[in-house]
Amino acid sequence: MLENLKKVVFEANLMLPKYHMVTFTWGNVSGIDREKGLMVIKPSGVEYDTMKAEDMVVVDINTGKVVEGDYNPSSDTDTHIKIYQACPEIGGVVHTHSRYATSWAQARRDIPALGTTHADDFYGGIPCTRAMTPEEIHGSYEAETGNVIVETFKERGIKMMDVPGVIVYSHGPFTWEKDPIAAVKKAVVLEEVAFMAYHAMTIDPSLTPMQQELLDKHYLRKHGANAYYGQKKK
Ligand SMILES: O=C(CO)[C@@H](O)[C@@H](O)COP(=O)(O)O
Repeated sequence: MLENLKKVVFEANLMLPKYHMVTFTWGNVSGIDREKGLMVIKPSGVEYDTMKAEDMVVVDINTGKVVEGDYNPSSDTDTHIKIYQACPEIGGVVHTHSRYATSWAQARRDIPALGTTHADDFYGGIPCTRAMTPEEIHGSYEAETGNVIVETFKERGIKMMDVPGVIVYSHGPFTWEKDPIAAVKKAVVLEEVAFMAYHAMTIDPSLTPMQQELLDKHYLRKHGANAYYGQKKK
């Protein structure tokens, strides 16, 4: 079942070590088939260099139950499900513990939009969630992590496809996009902008977010009806 999506999710997962986004097995990628209501996700704790496409696990996004696969799904499965349920345009979700993004998560700070590298992919600062309550942590922790992510975007009035990533308080980054490969690319960009923001704020701790006009120009030349960056299909 879903053999093609399994291959795509497998390839997307292999991009995490390729782009130095993970140490050991500290990350996972999923993809969704919305017509079937099924998600394909990395198996929990399985090493990238021995993992095969057929090891990917198929999960029903309505029940959270495994419907195919020999392994347990990623421990973050319920967080991925909450993200998919919040935004129908999302086709792939990624979680990593990449160093600079996780450093911002551990500092419990939003990553401010400081330059055009950030603005090309994220239409504003990357929010850090609130701390989870002890009840949320002791309860359905992974699902509550997803709920806290979705709540952060709702409360701040940010569209999830405009800022396709978040920093979870004292935890790490999640990113999403229209498909799993694009979601991994967002994880790589998020790590780069986390690195750059850390260094820019080390040079000048009083830095404020970039000019709105420059943020608009760079984001909107790559996204939306008036985008002109790159090549048009002939
Ligand atoms: O957040 C963590 C660990 O703190 C997990 O996402 C990470 O280890 C990956 O777990 P899985 O191997 O996907 O179950």
